[in-house]
Amino acid sequence: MDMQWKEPTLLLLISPDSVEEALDCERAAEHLDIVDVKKPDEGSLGANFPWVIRQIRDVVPADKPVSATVGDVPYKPGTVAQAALGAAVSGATYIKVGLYGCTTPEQAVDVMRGVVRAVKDYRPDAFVVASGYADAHRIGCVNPLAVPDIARRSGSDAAMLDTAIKDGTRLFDHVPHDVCAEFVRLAHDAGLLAALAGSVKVGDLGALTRIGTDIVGVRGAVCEGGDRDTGRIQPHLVAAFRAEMDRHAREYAAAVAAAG
Ligand SMILES: O=C[C@H](O)COP(=O)(O)O
Repeated sequence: MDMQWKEPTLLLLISPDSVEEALDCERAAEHLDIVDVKKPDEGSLGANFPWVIRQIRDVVPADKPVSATVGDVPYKPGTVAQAALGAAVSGATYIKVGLYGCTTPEQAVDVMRGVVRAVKDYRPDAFVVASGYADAHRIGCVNPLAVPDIARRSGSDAAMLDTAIKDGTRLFDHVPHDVCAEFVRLAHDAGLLAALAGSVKVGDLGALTRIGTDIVGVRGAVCEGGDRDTGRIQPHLVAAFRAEMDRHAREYAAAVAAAG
């Protein structure tokens, strides 16, 4: 596994599904970095309504970026570009697209090029995230390790992996640590941030830190009972998750310093 030293700056992205949950995020605002609007009952990267994105932008502190998922999208570049613009107009500055219906890198690049143009013509400082799926083999979409190059070729800002099927299996069940490390390396070599998600738990934070992940996306682990569907986001769980992230960052920095 590539353990090259880099300053650990893991950002925490939390995905509320409603204004009520965004208020729970607001109560834990000091512990998180990005509020990611999502509609989990429409899929892993299910898109929420424009008015929900707008209401959440209004309740989240101005210094916290609001992200919005555009959906587990089909290979329909025009449709997806228009939806992505809708998310940006509604106040999101991080636009996440799940390349669910793209079976080849070329299709995925087509979709993401449209998204990048639609979003950045409207808001040049917006941040576009191309997301593949760790369990791509279960749904027939592009391979996880193809995502960094898709993001680079399309002018996106970050490459991400999440899980498509939320059945209790997790990121590392589908993409082992060394392959996730390769994903991060490929993203960094392309000048992109690397974001990882997929039923991530506190116990995964050590590995995510060591491989140099830039953004960790979480919902279930900070919901009541660990249940992303029926549980609601709990501010104390966000705080505890962040404390563990910080502990791992400190320990990793100390280990690297000790190794000279
Ligand atoms: O973007 C991150 C996702 O919301 C992750 O959700 P999850 O932790 O429940 O898999």
